[in-house]
Amino acid sequence: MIDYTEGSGKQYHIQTKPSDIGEYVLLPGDPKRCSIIAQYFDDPVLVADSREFVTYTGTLNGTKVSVTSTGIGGASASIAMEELVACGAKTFIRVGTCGGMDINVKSGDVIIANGAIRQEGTSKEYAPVEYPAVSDFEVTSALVHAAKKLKQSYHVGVVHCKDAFYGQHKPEDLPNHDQLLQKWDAWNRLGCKGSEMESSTLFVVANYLKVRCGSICLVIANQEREKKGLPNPQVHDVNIPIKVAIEAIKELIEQEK
Ligand SMILES: O=P(O)(O)O[C@H]1O[C@H](CO)[C@@H](O)[C@H]1O
Ligand SMILES: O=c1cc[nH]c(=O)[nH]1
Repeated sequence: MIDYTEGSGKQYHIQTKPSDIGEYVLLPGDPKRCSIIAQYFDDPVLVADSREFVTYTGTLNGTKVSVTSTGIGGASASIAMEELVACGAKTFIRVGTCGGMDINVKSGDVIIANGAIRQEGTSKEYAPVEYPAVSDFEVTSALVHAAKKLKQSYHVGVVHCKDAFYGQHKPEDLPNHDQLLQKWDAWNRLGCKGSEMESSTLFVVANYLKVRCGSICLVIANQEREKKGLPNPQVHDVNIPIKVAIEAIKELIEQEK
């Protein structure tokens, strides 16, 4: 492989070196969420800011932890994970936002993904389509314990991941509407909880790289509730999933000390 780092010791895209990164890493999509997450760390330091990848490192319960944004979609998420693992990261939690799909999933709830539908391109370059995108059991269990402890309303189940945000939100308008609508109907019939964009890639890449990955997303709104005329206010407070993810990382740190 060509060394694009040109001997700098820093990863090409995320611009970090191994000493910058903790073994436990939170992965929001939005770079601006990183500073919010870093406020939950002790002694947070901005260690890199490159393209869509912003990284802070601090500590939780005395253990080094980091947060790196993945940007939107599987392509950049896979780069973030590859380069973080090259820096020594071993346990990941995606802290995202999503749209609800199951009618019982309400705005302000969180979805903890135990699996993800691979309706995106990046994971297909890593693994044949028959391979399932599943989260790590220990990380997922820690997220469920944390949600219970914080009395946060949560759902555990499969999330839908896609490349086209507007294929989710206005499929009728897209030239490929037949396929999009037929698949959306199938995912709903199969009990899919919500739709977002990165978990499937992160789960597949994590299994390939032999690291652990879980995922928790805030439900901003639910288009299936909207269609049925059910209450569907918007909730944008990203502190909701962040608090659960931080508690889960602390639980894992204590278990593994
Ligand atoms: O809020 P983040 O973590 O970016 O996650 C969701 O928001 C973006 C789309 O608006 C996609 O990245 C999707 O997965
Ligand atoms: O509806 C939504 C909300 C956030 N992210 C998505 O991908 N879809």
